[in-house]
Amino acid sequence: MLSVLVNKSFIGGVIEIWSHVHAPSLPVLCILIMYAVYTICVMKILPGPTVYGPVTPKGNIPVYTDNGFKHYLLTMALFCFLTFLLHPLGLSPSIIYDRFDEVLVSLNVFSLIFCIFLYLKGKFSPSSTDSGSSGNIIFDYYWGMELYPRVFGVDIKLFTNCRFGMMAWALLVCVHVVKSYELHGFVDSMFVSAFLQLLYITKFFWWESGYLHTIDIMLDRAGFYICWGCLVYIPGMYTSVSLYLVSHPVRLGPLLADVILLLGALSIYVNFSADKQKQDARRTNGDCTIWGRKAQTIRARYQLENGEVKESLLLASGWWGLSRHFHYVPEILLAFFWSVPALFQNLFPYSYLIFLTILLTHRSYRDDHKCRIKYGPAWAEYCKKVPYKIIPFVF
Ligand SMILES: NC(=O)C1=CN([C@@H]2O[C@H](COP(=O)(O)OP(=O)(O)OC[C@H]3O[C@@H](n4cnc5c(N)ncnc54)[C@H](OP(=O)(O)O)[C@@H]3O)[C@@H](O)[C@H]2O)C=CC1
Ligand SMILES: CC(C)CCC[C@@H](C)[C@H]1CC[C@H]2C3=CC=C4C[C@@H](O)CC[C@]4(C)[C@H]3CC[C@]12C
Repeated sequence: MLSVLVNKSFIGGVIEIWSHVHAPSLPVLCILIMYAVYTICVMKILPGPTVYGPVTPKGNIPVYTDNGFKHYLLTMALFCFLTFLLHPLGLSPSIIYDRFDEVLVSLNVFSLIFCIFLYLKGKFSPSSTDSGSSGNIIFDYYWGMELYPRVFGVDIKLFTNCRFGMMAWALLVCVHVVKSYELHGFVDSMFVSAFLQLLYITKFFWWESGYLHTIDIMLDRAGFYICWGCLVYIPGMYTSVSLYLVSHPVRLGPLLADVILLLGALSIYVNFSADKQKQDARRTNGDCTIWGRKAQTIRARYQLENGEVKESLLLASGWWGLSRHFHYVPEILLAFFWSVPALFQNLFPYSYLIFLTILLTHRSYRDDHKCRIKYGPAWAEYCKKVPYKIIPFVF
């Protein structure tokens, strides 16, 4: 169904899609419910070391089980196993591609209702003191009431952002690969794009405990923005490139395919290396080497809402000495490298790249604002030392 969008002009495609959308069928509903139940069970059952989230403004320290990477490997292995087992019986995961409109309708309906539940839970039975109302019901629904709500011990944001949203992205890429193979055999453009996306998602789950220290978890509450975003927007928008490539296969040839693969993998490495440098500097309290030299750090004091004073560390060397959000450069380049196998006949496969560029530019302002308020003079010192937001000497 969504192939309409990529075969027509963008607006014409959107209008036609809405006129063809089907109500969710039983098989699609069963697959989605089984996937959600599986995800919750695995989150609860799989063992892993205990990790701690950042201290919240109210002084709470959320506790998590670090089993994300195992969860990811298990899910990918199960996907391969079930595909090989069921394909000869005529059952293919490509049903998800064929009925993707039904998937999106189901996810939309569920997430809109789920956000009402989160609003009511935050109002009447919050999980921690990190909750509260803005006084405006619409804003509370949109932004959320609780920073880290839990239901039966399951952390909602870990579920929506990582285990449902990011995992669904990986699974949908695999579904697109299977569908493309069924239609055209091996096509290198799909291989290159899918390989880079899966490598990136593998990196994400390897580093999942680091993600717990980003503004999605530290600042954004569990409301429509983050929950609808992760339950619907990630499956719908983040997978748009491989979705497009199913109906628009391109033969790149070995040279172009290898160059794109290499540059994409390099971008993933730089992005990972930046996230790791920050983690290492904080873990060792600045006592580590970065690019062969002792890490340069700034000690930053901040106050919790109860008045307690804490200290943190700002890294001012390595990637974090080039600009304050240099890691967004490889993130955007990577999105380009996994989109460019579609070549330049349609804007649709670049929708994620365009969205990401806007999101990250806005995020660099949001994060600066958050850190300026949190750290005051220490942040000003860091900004003086590292004056550029994202692109050194430019922005
Ligand atoms: N594909 C996508 O849609 C997106 C991907 N990403 C990726 O996710 C990853 C995380 O990015 P993001 O969420 O923006 O978070 P960051 O990794 O930039 O983390 C931001 C937090 O890190 C701390 N911090 C900021 N500067 C420093 C410093 N110099 N030294 C030490 N700590 C610092 C602050 O938190 P504290 O309060 O702890 O000091 C700040 O709030 C990146 O790889 C990014 O590219 C991000 C957004 C969207
Ligand atoms: C309401 C919508 C228009 C916007 C929804 C936005 C969210 C879906 C996304 C906002 C921030 C995004 C992410 C942040 C950091 C990430 C780490 C990275 O390594 C993987 C991707 C991601 C989890 C990413 C996922 C989508 C957002 C939550």
